[in-house]
Amino acid sequence: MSGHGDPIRMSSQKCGPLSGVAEVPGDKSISHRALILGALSVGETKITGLLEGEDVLDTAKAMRAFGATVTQHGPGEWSVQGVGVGGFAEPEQVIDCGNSGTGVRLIMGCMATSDITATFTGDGSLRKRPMGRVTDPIALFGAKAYGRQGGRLPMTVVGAADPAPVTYTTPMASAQVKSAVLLAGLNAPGQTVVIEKVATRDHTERMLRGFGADVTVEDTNEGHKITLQGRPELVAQTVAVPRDPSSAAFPVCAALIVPGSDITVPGVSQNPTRNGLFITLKEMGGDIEFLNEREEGGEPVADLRVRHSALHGIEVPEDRAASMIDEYPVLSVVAAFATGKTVMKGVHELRVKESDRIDAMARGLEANGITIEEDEDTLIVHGMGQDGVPGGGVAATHLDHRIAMSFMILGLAAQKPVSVDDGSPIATSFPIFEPLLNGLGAKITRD
Ligand SMILES: O=C(O)C1=C[C@@H](OP(=O)(O)O)[C@@H](O)[C@H](O)C1
Ligand SMILES: C=C(OP(=O)(O)O)C(=O)O
Repeated sequence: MSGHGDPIRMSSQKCGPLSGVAEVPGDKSISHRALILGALSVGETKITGLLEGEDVLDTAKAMRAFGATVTQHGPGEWSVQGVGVGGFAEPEQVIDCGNSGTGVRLIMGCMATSDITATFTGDGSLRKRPMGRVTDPIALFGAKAYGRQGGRLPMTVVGAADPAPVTYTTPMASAQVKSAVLLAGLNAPGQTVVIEKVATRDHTERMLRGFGADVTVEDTNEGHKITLQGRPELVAQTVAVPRDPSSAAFPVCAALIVPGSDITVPGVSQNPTRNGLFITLKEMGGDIEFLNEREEGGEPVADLRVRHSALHGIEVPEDRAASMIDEYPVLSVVAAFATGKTVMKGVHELRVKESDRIDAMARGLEANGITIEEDEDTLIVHGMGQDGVPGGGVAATHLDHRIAMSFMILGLAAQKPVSVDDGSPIATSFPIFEPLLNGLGAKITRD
């Protein structure tokens, strides 16, 4: 979808203690990959717990456009009849990835080594985001890309008819770039190697192995090195998508800042490439217990019991950034209720997400009476303590779901209500955000 319809103004206000069980939807990263790897496999992949957010639904549509049969059977229950590695058909229409960087970048990767041409676009946010980070490495396979100035969408990718395998060191910490290269490598003969200086979320590697590819991972002097043997036959799988830790972040943070709260968030991934926020919140004094640790859908998971806590600011280590990159907006909200300052360094990647998240959080926090400092790579929030956050402001969300949800959490414990100009993008990743939070006792309304 390249539009979100009319903006939805939303507000939240101080509420009583949150309690109950917060069952957050399926993981967005794994949902995209389940559909894509299902489409690249032979046979029928069955998926349960798929996130039915707009981002993932756009990827489902795209996989149909490339020739896979994608069917919904019930809530979260989907099947994909794949076309096999190298079996993609040329889409007849423009592929619209809506708001989703993950969708467009992974799909560009997996069509780049087929002898087909596809044109991609997205909404007003996605059309501003840089695609050169994917078109540079796919050019090494022999693909060509023609986009707008600055490597922006809309963009046409002409896949390589005779792809060569590639060794590529990612210039930025990005699982999307790593994944695009690995997916392109599937249809190149020989070994494709990706080296990343900092390990990013590893769902592509784990799932490629699960679908039968030969993938090895090693830590070398050059960095974290992933080697894929090209032209495997991927075999359809059954995928149970675990719950999304990036969505769990919202009820967890709400419970920490709303006095008297005590909630449980079951089945949250503890994958070490995704759990940086929970480690950070514990360091700030957050009362989070990890119960019933187990494995679900190939991911380590735990049930989180979270109680309201007195928090103090910390300096978040830079090397943790990749493992919590989508969680900095809501962390900066929690930091406002802590004592002392919270320093978030090494976060320049936030500037090229659905919005410039450093700027969007900084402006919205200031509008709610919170003091911040920022530079290109840093956000510092000066904590005002449990009862000191004024609120009363309106934050601009810039088509960014995480900015919208973060400010709705802020209002639950601020002195005055907090509003956002447009909450409609929340449907991209967490369509049940409002009923889920309100079911715990939150007060989030549409104006
Ligand atoms: O690979 C993925 O599924 C994702 C990777 C991250 O993006 P980058 O690769 O740009 O860091 C993250 O922000 C995004 O929400 C999902
Ligand atoms: C950055 C995000 O997603 P994407 O890059 O897929 O748009 C996100 O969900 O926070």
